Amino acid sequence: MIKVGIVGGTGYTGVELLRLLAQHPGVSVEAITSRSEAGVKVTDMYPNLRGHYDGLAFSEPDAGVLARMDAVFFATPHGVAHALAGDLLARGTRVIDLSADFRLRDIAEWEDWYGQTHGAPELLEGAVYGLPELHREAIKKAQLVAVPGCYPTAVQLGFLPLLKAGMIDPSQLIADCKTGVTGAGRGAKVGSLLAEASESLKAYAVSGHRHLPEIRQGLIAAHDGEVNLTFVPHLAPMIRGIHATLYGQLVAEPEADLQALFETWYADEPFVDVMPAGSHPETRSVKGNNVCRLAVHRPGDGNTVVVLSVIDNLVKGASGQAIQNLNLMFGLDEHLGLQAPALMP
Ligand SMILES: NC(=O)C1=CN([C@@H]2O[C@H](COP(=O)(O)OP(=O)(O)OC[C@H]3O[C@@H](n4cnc5c(N)ncnc54)[C@H](OP(=O)(O)O)[C@@H]3O)[C@@H](O)[C@H]2O)C=CC1
Ligand SMILES: CC(=O)N[C@@H](CCC(=O)OP(=O)(O)O)C(=O)O
Repeated sequence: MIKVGIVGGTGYTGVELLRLLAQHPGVSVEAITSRSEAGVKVTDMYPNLRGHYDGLAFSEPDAGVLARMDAVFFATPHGVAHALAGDLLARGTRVIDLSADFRLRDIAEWEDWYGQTHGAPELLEGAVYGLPELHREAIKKAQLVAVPGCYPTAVQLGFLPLLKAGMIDPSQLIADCKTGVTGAGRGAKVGSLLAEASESLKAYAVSGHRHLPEIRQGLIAAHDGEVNLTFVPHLAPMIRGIHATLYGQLVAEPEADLQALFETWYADEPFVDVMPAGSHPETRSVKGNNVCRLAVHRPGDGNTVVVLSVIDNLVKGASGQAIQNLNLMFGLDEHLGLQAPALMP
């Protein structure tokens, strides 16, 4: 059994890790932290987990306890993993960080977007960006994985086949994205109240969102050149889900069919589902599930390619992808803990 700890166990991604790991045959959750709920039994706070974690209680983060684990997930706000990861890695514990602490390679850019001093620049070189569809081999050898952000997962998976094949103009990319309210975390915020977020749809951070540099970094590396991306996130009245509508401009008449390009590109990917031509994937088709569903369209056979990409922000956009990374890091079957189909309706 692989012994794991979770720092930040009361938040939405923390409890989603617990839900998914309850079905993982090779992992035992031995430590889970919360400063505000220390001493509370996990099943008292989350009765859906009764029968799975009956002996487990939240405790204050303790480096000594966490270092006894084989792996520790950080499901915490930005900056927390910076403070604890170095010590754990030095003591042989692998770290899987769901926050953005190790996602950006450029320290100055990270500090600019996250408004804090980078707390562990010495660890960056060894950090692997945990998008298995791009970095599977590096993840297998990694001690420290930076799990991609939710929007960056949906957007990169949708654009990658077209950019890698040189089919679209990298200077004219648009990502129009919608997310559910769990993307904002469990902490109380006026914008997440039922009366504020339901029956309404609004864009936010149009002039700049912290996922922009992360998406740009991935796309630049993928096609080995600059990209110009307009990224507009929206808050949609749903609990989970990301829907990304991606627009690219063809540089020439494609020799191969776009549908075939996507199907070939993702043929061996266990968690990317290219839907049949003409499909319109729905966020509910991935609810609770680690899959990214994609559809590619070329309206009116014109110059614009439209890719539709849906994920569950808490699963392929966070905790499911984190477990996919754990499976790869420990040489396990990549599907373990991630096999249940989506909830529909
Ligand atoms: N929600 C989402 O859809 C996604 C989230 N992420 C990222 O995952 C991380 C967690 O997100 P989410 O679960 O939504 O967050 P939440 O706000 O729901 O939960 C945060 C958790 O971190 C703990 N925490 C807060 N501050 C500290 C601290 N200083 N030291 C130790 N623990 C702390 C909290 O417990 P307590 O305060 O009691 O200790 C709580 O359990 C964030 O970095 C987020 O950006 C990534 C992709 C998607
Ligand atoms: C609704 C809402 O606020 N969504 C969050 C989504 C980001 C997120 O979840 O965090 P990561 O950077 O760790 O992926 C936001 O826009 O900041």
